[in-house]
Amino acid sequence: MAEASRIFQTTLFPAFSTVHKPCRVTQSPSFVRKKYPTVHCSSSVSTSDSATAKAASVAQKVPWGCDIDSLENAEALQRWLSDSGLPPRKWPYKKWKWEREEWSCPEAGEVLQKYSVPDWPLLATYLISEASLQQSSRWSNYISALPRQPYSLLYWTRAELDRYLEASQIRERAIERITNVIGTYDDLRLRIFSKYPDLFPEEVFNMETFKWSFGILFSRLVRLPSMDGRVALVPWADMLNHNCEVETFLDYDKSSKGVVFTTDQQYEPGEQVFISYGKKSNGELLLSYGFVPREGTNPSDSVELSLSLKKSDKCYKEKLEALRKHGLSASQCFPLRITGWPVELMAYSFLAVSPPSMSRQFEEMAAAASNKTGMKKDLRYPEIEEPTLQFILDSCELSISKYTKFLQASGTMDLDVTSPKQLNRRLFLKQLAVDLCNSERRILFRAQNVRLCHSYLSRFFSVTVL
Ligand SMILES: C[S@@+](CC[C@H](N)C(=O)[O-])C[C@H]1O[C@@H](n2cnc3c(N)ncnc32)[C@H](O)[C@@H]1O
Repeated sequence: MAEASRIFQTTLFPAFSTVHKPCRVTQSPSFVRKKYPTVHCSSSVSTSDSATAKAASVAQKVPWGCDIDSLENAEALQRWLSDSGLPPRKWPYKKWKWEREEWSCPEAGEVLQKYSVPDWPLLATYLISEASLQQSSRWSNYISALPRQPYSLLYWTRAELDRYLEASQIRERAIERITNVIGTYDDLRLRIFSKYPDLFPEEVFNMETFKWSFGILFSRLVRLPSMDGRVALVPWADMLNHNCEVETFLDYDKSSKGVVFTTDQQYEPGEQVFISYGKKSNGELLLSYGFVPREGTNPSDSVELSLSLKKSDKCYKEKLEALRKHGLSASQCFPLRITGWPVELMAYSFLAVSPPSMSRQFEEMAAAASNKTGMKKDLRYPEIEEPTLQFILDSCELSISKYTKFLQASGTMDLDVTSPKQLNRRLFLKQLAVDLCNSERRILFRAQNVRLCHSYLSRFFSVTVL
């Protein structure tokens, strides 16, 4: 599935901020073993209590989609897929025609094209437009089988994010994402919808329907590398679940003109076939897809570690100036992975602990911490390596204490509600949060353990600094 962070690169709207700037490790190319079957998938639709109750009632306002366990809609989808050309289970599937989006209301499509609306908001608007046509849309069966309330942090209220994700940096990412979605909708409304109310009436194109369509896109959109990274909703293929251990990705196959994937392992008939949604951490999977893999099963797992300059530092002002020059601030997050930490984290930590006598190096440390150029310069300052490691471990300790506080409190949380529906939702969200916090705390513990075997340390750095 598409990497959600890319939304910010394809969107022209100023509402999308770049506040969160993690040092991303790029996804390795998909590994495909040709001896296993290539599967042709489908055509494409193109390139506090009151808060909880409100969230539940809001979902009812989206008049399409279905409950996740709707057998009726699933059967209708199955019939529609077969009628549209998806062959019965057979390996390999024959090719299926690629189709670009055609608006049932062409005037609406032309207006969005005139305003050069980027892929994500364009698809979100297209999905709402087709959904509102119900049976008369050619995608009606597909849209009816989409979840009415996609699982993603977009559907958590602010109170729920604060309550359950207090310890995790994913809370900030979720708030940022929700703000961006609201900003995108407001921008479309002001610039376009308000000028064409007949084409984009507010009863249909509103914040709730946009939240739904963005929730669908975040959890189902596919990025197609061989179509210059264009994104698409691919019926049928978007029913595949994620497995952290498989390396099977969807892509467009130019020769057969269809979306295909090649499995990297043999499956028995009746066995569930998985794909990979990308090398994402547990937090990122929760953010976009609303689930957390079992602890210890995700080799791409990471936790955002927050590092800060000490206000009592004699060189606080100079260090902050150097950081600001490179687009960083006095407090910054870096990904700590199971396999190690990035050079940017190390560079920031060197800067944070370096004494006044090293002021001439502040600039190069800040530059390496920002790593705007993409150069992975492995800085070495043996004289401050020890306090630097201590600084990282103290930061881990601080973060661990927040997770531990939440995990201890979670045992007695949520017993104060009387409605079974409310209780179910709370228990479900709490379990997701507990799973996430356990997996993130585990990575922090692991980083701390490295301190215990110092002799192993230098080898660790040279091998695992990313
Ligand atoms: C692209 S859809 C996959 C199809 C989904 N099973 C369906 O039929 O709607 C993504 C959603 O599937 C669920 N999902 C995918 N992989 C999962 C996994 N390994 N564990 C739990 N839920 C998963 C999540 O709810 C996610 O938002």
